[in-house]
Amino acid sequence: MNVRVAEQVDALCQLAHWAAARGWVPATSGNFSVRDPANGHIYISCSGLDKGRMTPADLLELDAQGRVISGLGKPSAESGLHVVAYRMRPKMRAIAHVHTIWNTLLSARSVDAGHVEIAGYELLKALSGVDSHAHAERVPVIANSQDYSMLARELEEALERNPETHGVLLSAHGLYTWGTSVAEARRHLEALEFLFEVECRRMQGSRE
Ligand SMILES: CSCCC(=O)C(=O)COP(=O)(O)O
Ligand SMILES: [Zn+2]
Repeated sequence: MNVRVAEQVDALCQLAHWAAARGWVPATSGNFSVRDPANGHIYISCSGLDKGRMTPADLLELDAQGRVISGLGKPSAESGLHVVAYRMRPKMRAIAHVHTIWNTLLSARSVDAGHVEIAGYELLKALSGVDSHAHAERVPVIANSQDYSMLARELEEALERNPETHGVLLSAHGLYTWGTSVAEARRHLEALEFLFEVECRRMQGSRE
């Protein structure tokens, strides 16, 4: 692993701890990865790990097809989703997946619509390439499944159909987001989760 990738792996561990401190990866949920642009190899959290305690030794190295190259234990059960997301977004170098209360609620109620659309908030400008609160961010929602191959195919289709999206939701499951660095992935994660909470609270308020 070269120095630049090692730095990103350290940053990824800090991101996992930060997410855990917020309660965003409860009960070993969530997974995190970075990619080495030199060879396409992916460094991903092992399965079943308490992400609040993640260290570089808890990551496995995969090739671009998801085959294990090195590392201990089993790679994340959702590795196939990371493989697809990196293939579909070649500039991305980091992926975060979290299970929060707000993304779980919002994705569960939006699965029939197939997407969540969020517009009008200043914080949308935290998403790369967005320069106005008037931007409408369309986040696809995929029906959850235990068939990870099917989920990977659906993720591929969702990313194909929504080339500008900064994240994808799995219904009643969680969010996938990414960035060209761990820092960008973290900013997208924090912004999207803020927007999901605002949107959920707004929907709740409008029913009262
Ligand atoms: C206990 S959460 C169920 C699995 C899941 O959705 C997840 O994000 C964690 O899976 P992993 O194999 O990456 O630990
Ligand atoms: Zn998950």
